[in-house]
Amino acid sequence: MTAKSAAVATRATVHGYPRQGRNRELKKAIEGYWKGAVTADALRAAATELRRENWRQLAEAGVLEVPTGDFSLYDHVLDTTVAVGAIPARHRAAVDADPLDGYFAMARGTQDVAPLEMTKWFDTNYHYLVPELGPDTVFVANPAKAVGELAEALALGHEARPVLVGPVTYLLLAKPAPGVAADFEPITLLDRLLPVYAELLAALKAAGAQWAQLDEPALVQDRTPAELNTAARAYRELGALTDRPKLLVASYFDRLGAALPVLAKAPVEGLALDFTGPAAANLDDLAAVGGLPGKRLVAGVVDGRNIWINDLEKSLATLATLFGLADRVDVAPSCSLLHVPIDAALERDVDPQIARWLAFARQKAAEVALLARGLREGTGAITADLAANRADLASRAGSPITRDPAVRARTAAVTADDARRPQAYPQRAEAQRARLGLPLLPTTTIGSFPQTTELRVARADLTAGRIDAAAYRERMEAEVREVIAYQEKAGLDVLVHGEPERNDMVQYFAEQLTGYLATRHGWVQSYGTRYVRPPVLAGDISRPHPMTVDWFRFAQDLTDRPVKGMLTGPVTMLAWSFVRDDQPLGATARQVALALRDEVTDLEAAGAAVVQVDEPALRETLPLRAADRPAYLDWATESFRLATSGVRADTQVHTHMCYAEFGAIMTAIEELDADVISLEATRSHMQVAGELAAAGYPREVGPGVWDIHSPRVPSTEEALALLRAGLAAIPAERLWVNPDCGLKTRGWTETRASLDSLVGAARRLREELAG
Ligand SMILES: Nc1nc2c(c(=O)[nH]1)N[C@@H](CNc1ccc(C(=O)N[C@@H](CCC(=O)N[C@@H](CCC(=O)N[C@@H](CCC(=O)O)C(=O)O)C(=O)O)C(=O)O)cc1)CN2
Ligand code: MET
Ligand SMILES: [Zn+2]
Repeated sequence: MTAKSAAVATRATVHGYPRQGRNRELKKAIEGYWKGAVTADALRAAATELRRENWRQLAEAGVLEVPTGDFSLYDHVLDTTVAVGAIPARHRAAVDADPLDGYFAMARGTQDVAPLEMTKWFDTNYHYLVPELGPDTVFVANPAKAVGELAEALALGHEARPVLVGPVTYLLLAKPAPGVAADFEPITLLDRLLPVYAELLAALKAAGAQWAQLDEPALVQDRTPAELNTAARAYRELGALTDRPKLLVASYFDRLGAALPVLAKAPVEGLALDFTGPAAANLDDLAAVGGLPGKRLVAGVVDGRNIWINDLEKSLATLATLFGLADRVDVAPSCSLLHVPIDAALERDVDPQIARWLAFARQKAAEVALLARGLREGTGAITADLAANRADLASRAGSPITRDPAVRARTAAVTADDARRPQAYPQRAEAQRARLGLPLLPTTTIGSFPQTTELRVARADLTAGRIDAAAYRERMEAEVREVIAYQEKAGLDVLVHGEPERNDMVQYFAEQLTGYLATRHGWVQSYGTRYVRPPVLAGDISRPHPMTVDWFRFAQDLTDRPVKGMLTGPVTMLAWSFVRDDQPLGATARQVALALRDEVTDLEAAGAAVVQVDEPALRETLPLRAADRPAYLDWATESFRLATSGVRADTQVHTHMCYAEFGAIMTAIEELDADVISLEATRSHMQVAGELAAAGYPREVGPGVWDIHSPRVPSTEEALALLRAGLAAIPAERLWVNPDCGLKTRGWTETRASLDSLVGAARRLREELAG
């Protein structure tokens, strides 16, 4: 097959590339700058070098048009806030005094000024900083970063396409600034924002941009007719500008649905669409609107969020269909490669059988380049690559790793009863009250205590063979001893062991389960300079041995107070891993749930009266389109219950979630059938307690009273005020006192002071209630 009449030959491109560098050089430079060990110039030089290296890698892979502006020192949404001059009033002075320090002040806050709020970027594990806008917001174009990075790439001889968050998505992601009426809709600022985008586009054109990409992923969510009209107006106006590059409007993470005809009709020169997973529906939708005559289509046929090699022949077939539907078709990953690690070739310890199934950013760049070549030169030019790809795919499909008969038999035998606790909640609550004998307003924490450098270094020493397993265990046990002693002294009621032995709440379990693959270098940005190494759900999952029981037993032996068994739930295990794409998510979740179920019952047998199963990702994995949600919530809640329902009535099951927008999942929370739930609630001033009460939630709730994302120490009075707000919604008999989330990112000093406030507040309130 050859590229028919396309005026410009098909080429490969990407929407964005990982920022951190092969050895997380960016993290080290930025954190070094924060500590005063790296100068601003050295930080800038490190960033310039990383961009140069990224473009070099892309060019080497055969990607002929590279993105610019996707790089960021913290977050690309924050970069957009800077580019449109929407600096919150409280950060103005810091930004004026020093743009770099002001930038980090917006991202992280300072002693005196709160940062921007951080939240999930669509249904990914990446977090962005939420723009704060109000009726008084004045936008001012600040093209320096976008223009500077474009100029760098052009000077290096690359053909480059600057990428910006589009104006509609920018406004839809924003929220009312503090002090602005909660019903203020940032989207009403569009008319004020468009002239600023016009200036940015003109500056990019002047700097040599042929094309500019505006990312509009918010248009893959359910949008009201009014929002769609706004999008139509935005692109009508930007399209009508004369002094601008050609515009490529990019969507990803799902199908465009009703937004597709809107963008197809818009006077822009190109669209980028996702054709992977459920977004493959874009294919039929595109045909239904008559394609994109006269436009460029950037076809996202390689999954940009997962790490499996592409089915090249299938992609070529999709691309062949698309060829009839646009003037020019280019090949790309479905979304920015920000969400996958840099280079699978760095993983030297991976079973070679599995290694051939993996494609990280660098490999995906090569895949899109290869597909583009196949289209340009005909598939005959890539015959050998296609044959190798076919063999790799066949080895995965036929591997015993992906089909374990024992796991299959067990999941097939699961009945609805297995996923239900035998006793109704009221009976359980009574049995648990009798067994635990807790005071009113019991105090607890969410699980982790500070992950100190010493703990991480000990783990790095173990990995590098500088210390042995026994020495490592001793160090961790010393930490557990300290954490238990501290909690007794601080007066907490339900204790935790502190999770010092866990590198990460998902990876730790993945490393111990069969069928799960952990990476050594597979870092992916979670927020700012914080990274995770999402493990790979490669095959059928089973638990060869207990994973946490020894640590639990060690901790429980040190105290008479109850220690919580602490596990990560099946939904979060999936959400923060790379998932199988060869079976439904629900099937994978069920396998993980059964492995966890064994762990829960083993913890119970070891004496745990309380087992907490964290599900912080339950909300974030919610499909972007409402129509897809019931099916998701069905398997998600069932897998949680399957993991937790094998225990006695008097064993208390806790769960924990820490992302504030619970509204859409209130019913699902009830369907988890957990006895106690702890939630993030400080920033929203206990709003979630009211929402749960309004939904008739009948169980015990611990709405957080300490915002652990900030180094600020809450006073006893602040915690008390929050608890009173909580009591307005939840009766004292069902209210717990706890922080918003685990303490792993906090230091010991703030932890001690904050827990003192928390315990102090609970005691004061108990006295008052006792009258
Ligand atoms: N998977 C996951 N997703 C999540 C969360 C989460 O906890 N896990 N929480 C939310 C996001 N919050 C996050 C909070 C903290 C960190 C975080 O602290 N990440 C650490 C790495 C954590 C880790 O994997 N630590 C390992 C490896 C540590 C390490 O970097 N070791 C050094 C050597 C030791 C040293 O010098 O510190 C090395 O390997 O080079 C360990 O403890 O063993 C970081 O970026 O710095 C990430 C996400 C949502 N998504
Ligand atoms: N148990 C975990 C912790 O305390 C829960 C974290 S939720 C992101 O760190
Ligand atoms: Zn949490």
